Amino acid sequence: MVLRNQRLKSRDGLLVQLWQDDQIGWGEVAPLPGFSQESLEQAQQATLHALAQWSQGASLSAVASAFSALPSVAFGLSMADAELRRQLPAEVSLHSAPLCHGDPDELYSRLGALPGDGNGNKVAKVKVGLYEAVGDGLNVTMLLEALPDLHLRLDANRSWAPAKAAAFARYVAPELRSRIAFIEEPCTTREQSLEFARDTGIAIAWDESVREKGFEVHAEPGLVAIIIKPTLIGSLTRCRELIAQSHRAGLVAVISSSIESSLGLNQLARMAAWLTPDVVPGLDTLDLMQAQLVRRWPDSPLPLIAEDQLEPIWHA
Ligand SMILES: O=C(O)CCC(=O)c1ccccc1C(=O)O
Ligand SMILES: [Mg+2]
Repeated sequence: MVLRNQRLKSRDGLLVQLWQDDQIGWGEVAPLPGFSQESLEQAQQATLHALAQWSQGASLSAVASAFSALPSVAFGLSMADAELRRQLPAEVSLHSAPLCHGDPDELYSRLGALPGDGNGNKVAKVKVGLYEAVGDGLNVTMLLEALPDLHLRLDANRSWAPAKAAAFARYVAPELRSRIAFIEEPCTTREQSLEFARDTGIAIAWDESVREKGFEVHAEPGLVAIIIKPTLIGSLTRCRELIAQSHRAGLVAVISSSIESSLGLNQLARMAAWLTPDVVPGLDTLDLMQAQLVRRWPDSPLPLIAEDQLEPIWHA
């Protein structure tokens, strides 16, 4: 796939498995190229170092929290720790907002079959900003008109200049706009995105902004949600802090994928059911993969790479 103008042919990462007493805890450490600052080599070095400390008695959640400069490491270790301590709830319904791209016909049948949330609403996510803004506007209008219980999350990844964002909005009738749950980062700058929200009445969410230096969660007119990608954010403690800050500011926190394996996605779904129970997470990225890893995602037809097929790197 192409991610931020970079070709990504395989998704590489580490799985950590901890044993303590009769408990097992897994974690996934998988920096995402183009998004994570740390390389897989750095992540591996730090992970091995942390595991050595843990096997000598250090608290893993403390070790994990210390890796704030290596969020993928902090996240993976703290998930393994959370499983060991049975903090993460066991299997839950893995409902997530489907990521829609491509063929409108397939999209309609997929969305038609979608389960509703507690309020009977369907939630799906559509990437915009890749082609013409007007085409995006027409496509969104078509979907919202065809499916009256559909609410859309859109994601522009900061790709629109203000004029493009305005062109998009011109093709979405005002009465449809309230069924755009939010659009993630419509414009190049935060100021432009806030202006877009003010001018169009279309709600926005921060995603990239959350990972920028000096970002602080606070309510702003038009802002409704904060996207949290734990592999890019860090430890469970840091994620919980961000979620709590979002809730205090009256914002929705949406836990979302950084293209983890089925194992990582499974944990994110359980984390979402625990920490953001009323919000559908954004985890529909497994079909980018050719296989599942160790743990299955329900209903996925992909073959499973089992534990004994992993390539061992280090064993305590
Ligand atoms: O948020 C989702 O629903 C899916 C995840 C997703 O879109 C994504 C995944 C990896 C990197 C960037 C993004 C993004 O939000 O643009
Ligand atoms: Mg996004």
